[in-house]
Amino acid sequence: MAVIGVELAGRSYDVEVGHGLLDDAATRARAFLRKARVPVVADENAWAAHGERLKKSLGAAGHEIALYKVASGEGSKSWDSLAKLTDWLLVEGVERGDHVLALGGGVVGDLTGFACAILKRGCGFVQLPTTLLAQVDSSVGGKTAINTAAGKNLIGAFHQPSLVLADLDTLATLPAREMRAGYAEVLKYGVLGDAEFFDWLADHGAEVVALEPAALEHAVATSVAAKARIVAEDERETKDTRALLNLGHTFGHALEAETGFSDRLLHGEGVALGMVLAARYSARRGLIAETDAGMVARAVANAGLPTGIAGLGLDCDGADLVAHMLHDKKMDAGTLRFILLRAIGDAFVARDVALDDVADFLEGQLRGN
Ligand SMILES: NC(=O)c1ccc[n+]([C@@H]2O[C@H](COP(=O)([O-])OP(=O)(O)OC[C@H]3O[C@@H](n4cnc5c(N)ncnc54)[C@H](O)[C@@H]3O)[C@@H](O)[C@H]2O)c1
Ligand SMILES: O=C(O)C(=O)C[C@@H](O)[C@H](O)[C@H](O)COP(=O)(O)O
Ligand SMILES: [Zn+2]
Repeated sequence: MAVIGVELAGRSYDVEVGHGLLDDAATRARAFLRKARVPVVADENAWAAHGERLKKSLGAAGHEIALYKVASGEGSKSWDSLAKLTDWLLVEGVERGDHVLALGGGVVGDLTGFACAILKRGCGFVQLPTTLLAQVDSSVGGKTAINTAAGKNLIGAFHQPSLVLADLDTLATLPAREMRAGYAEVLKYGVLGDAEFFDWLADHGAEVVALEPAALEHAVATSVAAKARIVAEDERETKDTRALLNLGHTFGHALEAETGFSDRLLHGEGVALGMVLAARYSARRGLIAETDAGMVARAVANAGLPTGIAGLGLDCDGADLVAHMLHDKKMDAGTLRFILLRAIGDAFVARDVALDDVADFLEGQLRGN
């Protein structure tokens, strides 16, 4: 088991990574369970697969669960879901000093975290991530949000959890496609800042996706440690440091918007494609060699993730994709900050990217060039 601290002065917390953590969630989270009745917001599938273990643990410690189930899928990161969830939390009488438990993937984590950020101007929450993506990324760092018609994560808040329990056993029931999608965010840490981890993944990535315990724990703990370091340095993305975690997301979020936030393209699949595009665009600008961009694409392909947008069957052109990017939170006074590569393991924030050049690049990629 690994315990990784996210060091944020008065808002510091631990991320525990290991097997069987849900079975003693009540003990591990006891500092945050001050009432007999504990509000739990759970993804419907995560609850069906793992709810009983959580219930048993809380029950043994004298707690009963007040359960709110969230429908699976990106559609639940909406104003409507947020309104219904906050209404429920109010009916449940959740107070500012209480903690809500969020059991599920990034969708439930982002939605519940945002609800807790605004409920009575802020109550506590504990993340119980049950997807690879949520364990390595979304449960850590306090970005919470919903989507709107204008785009991805555009309404949200920074609100840190008080504890994260990443129980690796929950991944046993995760569909293979979701496991691969989560792997894209694991790979991201290697590509953006850790060439050694990128190389390790080339040798052990298949074991991670196959849930081999030692490889899985190493990959999750290394990813969380990387994210914790970055978040501790730049919690609110006011410097360039945290923006690096957005590698692949400028392209990825545009593709998610273009596919209507549907299961045609999962977030992690969008990130995988986005990383390949960011690497190819870096090569087009002469920042890295074509062979480096090829290595990123190969790492993505080896994980069974998509590498080309021509195959998505999108009914749009490069300029349409760039139009989605204008809502990106990295827009700053009319220019978009892009995360590009100087090398595998060395990402940086570029401020001199011309959007018409990006549109031209994407046009070529859409046509498979
Ligand atoms: N806040 C952040 O820093 C951050 C970081 C990365 C991604 N995100 C967000 O996270 C979201 C994606 O999260 P995700 O990939 O976890 O998707 P998700 O929450 O939609 O979960 C994926 C699917 O797996 C199912 N599921 C969850 N746990 C399961 C389990 N243990 N067994 C069986 N099925 C299970 C869910 O019902 C769902 O169908 C996106 O909205 C993305 O924007 C946020
Ligand atoms: O934690 C971060 O910072 C990230 O950028 C992590 C990303 O994987 C995540 O998808 C995040 O929600 C994207 O951030 P956004 O600010 O572009 O919404
Ligand atoms: Zn992401």
